Formats: sequence, structure tokens, C-alpha cells
Amino acid sequence: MNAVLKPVPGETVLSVARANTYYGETQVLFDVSLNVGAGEVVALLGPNGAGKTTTLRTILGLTPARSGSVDFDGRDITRAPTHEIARTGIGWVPDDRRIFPTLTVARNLAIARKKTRFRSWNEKECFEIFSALEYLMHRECENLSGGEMQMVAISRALIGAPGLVLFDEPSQGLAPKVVQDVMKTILRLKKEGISVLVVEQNVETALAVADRAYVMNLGTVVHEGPADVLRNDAALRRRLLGV
Ligand SMILES: Nc1ncnc2c1ncn2[C@@H]1O[C@H](COP(=O)(O)OP(=O)(O)OP(=O)(O)O)[C@@H](O)[C@H]1O
Repeated sequence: MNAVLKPVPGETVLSVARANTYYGETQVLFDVSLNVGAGEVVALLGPNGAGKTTTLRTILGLTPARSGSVDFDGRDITRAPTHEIARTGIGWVPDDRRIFPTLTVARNLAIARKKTRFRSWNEKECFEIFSALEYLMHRECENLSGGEMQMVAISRALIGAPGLVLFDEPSQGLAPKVVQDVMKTILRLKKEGISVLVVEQNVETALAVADRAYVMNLGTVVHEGPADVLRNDAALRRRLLGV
């Protein structure tokens, strides 16, 4: 692995500053600010409709902020097209996986390969994380289980050489054992110096792997702090998240 390409620990790699995002004329994000440090796992929590997915869409340029800014790896990407943002080293594991169903696993992975300034992963390294993947390479993706699709979606993000991976509800619809595997993978990415921003409905699961957490409600950030604080304060968790 090329250590030179690793971000310096402690540095901010992603910074969203006072983002205001709209769907048509309807504003859904109001002055949203958040940061992710190098090699940090950050959870983005909140009830349905709070604006979590829209925050990820804003970072990815799918629904760009009308005002405010998004900076990644020292570059202003607020208004960059999504394909360029991907090339800066932001990987995405969407909640609906977005895998090409009629293509094989191998093909889905092959077309995800790209060069960024971060380290690129190869298929073999993905097999080390997800041992079952090696035996699925020639299967068409439409025949995969939810857990298998998630392995492909995460591997695809890694093959795209990310410095930051955005996960949208990675535990959704998965068996508890598979959820544990996904969370272990998030910790593995952290060990590799890759930053993670994870949107989760499953608060306990997300807080178990996160260093810091943001809570959103009605399009605004209502809490920010170390994950420990939310983990250890049941009353605060109930007040902010109802759990
Ligand atoms: N394509 C869209 N067009 C119009 N409004 C949208 C669109 N997508 C989301 N919204 C609205 O934007 C608000 C924020 O939605 P968003 O999906 O970001 O929330 P969320 O926190 O991710 O919630 P969930 O966990 O339910 O996905 C909601 O009021 C939602 O109805």
C-alpha cells in the first residue's frame, strides 16, 4: 500500500458548510454544516425525512446545494458534476445498491475501477473482506441476495479508490450477521485511513462503530458530538432520536 496517498490523520477531508438544498422550490436542507476528519467514522442520524439522504446527495452533486459549500480533499466540489466528484475519491454505497442487475458481479466491479489520488483496491483484497464474493463473480447480480448485493456495492466503492465512503442505510434489510460484517468492514476502512460518513436508522449499530455523530431533524443539524456521548446518554438519545 502506498502510505504517501493516505490522508494525514486529524485533517478535515470533507467539509459541508451552511448548505441549503432544495427539491424544486421546496427547501429541505437549512444551513447544514458537518465535517469528516481523515480516517474518521462519522454517523449521520435522525428520523425519517430529516434530510440525511439529501445531505449525501448534496455531497455527491446529485442535488447540489443552492448556497453554502462542500469541500473535499482541499477542493471545492459544491457545483462539480457527480462523475467528477467520484474521481476526487468519494465512494458511495447507496441504500438501493444501484448495481446493474443484468451484468455479472465481475463486470459490475470492473466498470467501477477508476484512478483517484487515493489507493485503489483490487478484487483479491475485496475477497479477503468478503470471502463469498470470489464464488459469486460469474453470477448475474439480479440473482443475488440482499447481503450479497451489499458486498458487491461495498467492493465496487473500494475498487473506485475512495478516500471517503458515504454509506446510506447499509444495514437496511440485512440479517443481523450481515449487518455485523458490514460494520466490521467500516472499521476495516477506518484502519486503512479511509474516512466514512454513514447514514443509519439503526442508531445502536451506527454508534457502535462511529467516532462522532450528527443528528438531523427537519433539515437541520440539531446535535453534534462524540459518538460516546450519545452511546452513554439514554435520555439524550431518546430526546433526539426517540430510541
Ligand atoms: N426527490 C424528491 N423530491 C421532493 N422531495 C423530496 C425528494 N426526496 C426527498 N424529499 C423530501 O426531502 C425531505 C428529506 O428527505 P431525505 O430522504 O433526505 O430524508 P432522510 O433523513 O434520508 O429520511 P429517510 O430515512 O426516510 O430516507 C423529506 O421531507 C422528503 O419528503
